[in-house]
Amino acid sequence: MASAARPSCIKVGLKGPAILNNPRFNKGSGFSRKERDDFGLRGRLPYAVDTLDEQVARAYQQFSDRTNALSKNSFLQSMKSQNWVLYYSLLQRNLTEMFPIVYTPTEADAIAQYSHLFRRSEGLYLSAPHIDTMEEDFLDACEGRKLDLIVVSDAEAILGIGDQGSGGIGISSAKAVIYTLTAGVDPSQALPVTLDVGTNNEDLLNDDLYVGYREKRLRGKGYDDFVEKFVALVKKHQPQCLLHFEDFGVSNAQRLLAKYRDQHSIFNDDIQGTGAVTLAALQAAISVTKSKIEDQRIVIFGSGSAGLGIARQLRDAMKLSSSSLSDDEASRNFWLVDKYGLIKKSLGDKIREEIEPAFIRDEQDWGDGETHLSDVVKRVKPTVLIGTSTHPGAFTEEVIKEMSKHVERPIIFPLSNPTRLCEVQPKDANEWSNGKALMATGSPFDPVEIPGSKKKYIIAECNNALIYPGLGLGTILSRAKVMTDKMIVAGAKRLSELAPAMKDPAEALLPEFGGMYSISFSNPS
Ligand SMILES: NC(=O)c1ccc[n+]([C@@H]2O[C@H](COP(=O)([O-])OP(=O)(O)OC[C@H]3O[C@@H](n4cnc5c(N)ncnc54)[C@H](O)[C@@H]3O)[C@@H](O)[C@H]2O)c1
Ligand SMILES: O=C(O)C[C@H](O)C(=O)O
Ligand SMILES: [Mn+2]
Repeated sequence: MASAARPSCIKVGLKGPAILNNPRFNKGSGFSRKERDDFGLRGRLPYAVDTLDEQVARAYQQFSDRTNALSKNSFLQSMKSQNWVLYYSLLQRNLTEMFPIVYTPTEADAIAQYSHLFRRSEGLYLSAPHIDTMEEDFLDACEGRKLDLIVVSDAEAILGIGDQGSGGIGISSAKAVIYTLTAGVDPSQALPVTLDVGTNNEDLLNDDLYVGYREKRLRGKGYDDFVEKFVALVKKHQPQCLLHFEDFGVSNAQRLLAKYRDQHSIFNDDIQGTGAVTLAALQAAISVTKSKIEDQRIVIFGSGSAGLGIARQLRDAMKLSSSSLSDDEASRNFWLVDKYGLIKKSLGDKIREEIEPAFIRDEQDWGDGETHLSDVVKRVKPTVLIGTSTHPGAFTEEVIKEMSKHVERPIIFPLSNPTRLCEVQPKDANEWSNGKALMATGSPFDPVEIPGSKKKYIIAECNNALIYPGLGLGTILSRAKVMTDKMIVAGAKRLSELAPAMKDPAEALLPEFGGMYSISFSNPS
């Protein structure tokens, strides 16, 4: 965020290499003659003074010379550690092309390879053996700044690729970059953090090059004490800072959100952000089908952080839409499916404790054995099918065709990331539904051809990145003490109003990322 109070390198008193080695102040070949004289840079730079446009053109050429997404990601990563003005300008001017490089899906590969690609640290690594010096380490990283944003991950459930240990700093950094890029959050007031409490990923534990804390994950009281100490430090030293939780394991994610959300401005992206963006996409879809949210029959495949966050958010929206509905009544519009099939009482202790009883179906209706997705779809005849399972291809031809038999416009959201984990390729769902499916995905996909029409259908990217920057920005600007459900619903409502499908049913269910900046800053109509 533009802030008049931000210290410049003059106030900080930097000169020469200290400026060139500081990504916040370094302008590379963009320093003017006067700046070069004043800051002892004359002999440290080649002669020509470039405009930002020229610098961006050169950087774009270097970017384009890399032939695969991961090496483009590494290139941008190193530019971020050298020159923020150039890095953000390059990204901003090429948002549609570069978003998937610095974010989903490529960032997932960069995180999985973190220990092998590692060159330079960034953000704050709070490692379990250093619990006693956590305050000192935290204050060192804050460098006396009043922060607007902290993004923290313990890396237990990175996108759909699971436990990534200390590589989790990559998701905290990527999410923070998106806040800057699409909502103007000042990167010097944002801090990515990883809580390195060990890893249960055997590949990492056995990798000689692993850069993290090589022990099994802390659990129970040890884990809770570690997180408690961290949150207490944020509350004490950064009382006005938004604390964004990302990619924690499902049980910790839910528990920590419930524990801390009334104590500080806390946001869990996988639960609340995903719930909100999915609500926005669904509002757009039901404006196309001209139906009401409380009349939907919704099957959610994969009942972890995202699946449960979506279920709650959509249920709340049903209650807002139809005030006579009770929690229980609204919950009956959902069928949650997970590894053991439909979540029903007879599954007993296979049902995770985070799943509210109201969402658990009665086995009297469904029998004792496991009930698979295809059986659920056959019987429920859902209007909406959402995938948050990390199970690629789970929405088979049989499932999509069965769904399409019973509803005119099946609403199908395969949301698992990265791309290779998506529950169904949009091209296939389009074909199997004879061009009737209203679709949105978690990762970016190409548009599909509608059979018998020359028009292409744009697949909306239903990714929480479409909403958390704007929500966060509002929270930061208003210095909100907590992030309430009402704030999240207002964000989802505004986002759905901006959906192209609201104006033309043949258009996408959500706005494109290329226009994100204006989305984050848009006011309610
Ligand atoms: N589009 C978005 O904005 C968005 C947001 C959050 C998460 N996601 C994606 O959703 C997926 C899940 O994320 P999460 O944070 O909820 O993870 P999670 O680990 O909390 O939940 C995953 C759930 O899927 C279940 N599951 C695993 N394999 C399954 C299978 N074969 N069949 C049925 N269920 C299965 C697990 O038991 C678990 O309940 C990831 O791929 C993630 O990238 C997308
Ligand atoms: O990171 C993303 O692309 C979205 C989401 O938070 C996820 O975990 O998949
Ligand atoms: Mn996530």
